[in-house]
Amino acid sequence: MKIAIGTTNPTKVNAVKEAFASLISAEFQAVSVASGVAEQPLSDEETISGAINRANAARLECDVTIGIGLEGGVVKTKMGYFLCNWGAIIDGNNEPIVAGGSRILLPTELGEQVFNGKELGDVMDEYTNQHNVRQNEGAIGIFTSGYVNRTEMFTHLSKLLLGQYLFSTQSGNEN
Ligand SMILES: O=P(O)(O)OP(=O)(O)OP(=O)(O)OC[C@H]1O[C@@H](n2cnc3c(O)ncnc32)[C@H](O)[C@@H]1O
Ligand SMILES: [Mg+2]
Repeated sequence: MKIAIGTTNPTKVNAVKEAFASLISAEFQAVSVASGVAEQPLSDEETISGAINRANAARLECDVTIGIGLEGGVVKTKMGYFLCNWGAIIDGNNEPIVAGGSRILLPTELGEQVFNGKELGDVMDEYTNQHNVRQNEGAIGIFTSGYVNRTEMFTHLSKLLLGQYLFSTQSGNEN
């Protein structure tokens, strides 16, 4: 099976590879594609669209059977600002399969900066005095004391996608 991944961010690419490794053997191509939404999505709907667009674009660009897109966003709720993560898997024949990843509350001042126009990746670099948090442990890694890093979070999300995809392609379960 050939899989196209719509990003070159190593946390996402490694996550997809790891999720597939435990289930089936596959070849991977990672390509940088447009998400078709803002660099910093600010709602679940926008983040889901980004994931679906990435999956579609990667599949078409690599001319393979399956495309996967993963997208991070921030949502504002009555409880405060939550990190959100969404993923999509697309095979061109069926409706995209979409699944959500972990959500954790961000410190209010960081969420406010994001809703005032900054990207969370940049906000996290300033907050931690580190470089490229987004391609390393991620905000989720920082705020869980490294207990759950961004790769691990996306691996779980990728397993949700792959598992549902395999279920849907078993005879009788097609959508
Ligand atoms: O190269 P791509 O695939 O675009 O990877 P990215 O790190 O930019 O990730 P997203 O576009 O999916 O995320 C949208 C924005 O939210 C930021 N972001 C999302 N989750 C994050 C996390 O856990 N840690 C740091 N930044 C995060 C990210 O850096 C972007 O600014
Ligand atoms: Mg991005």
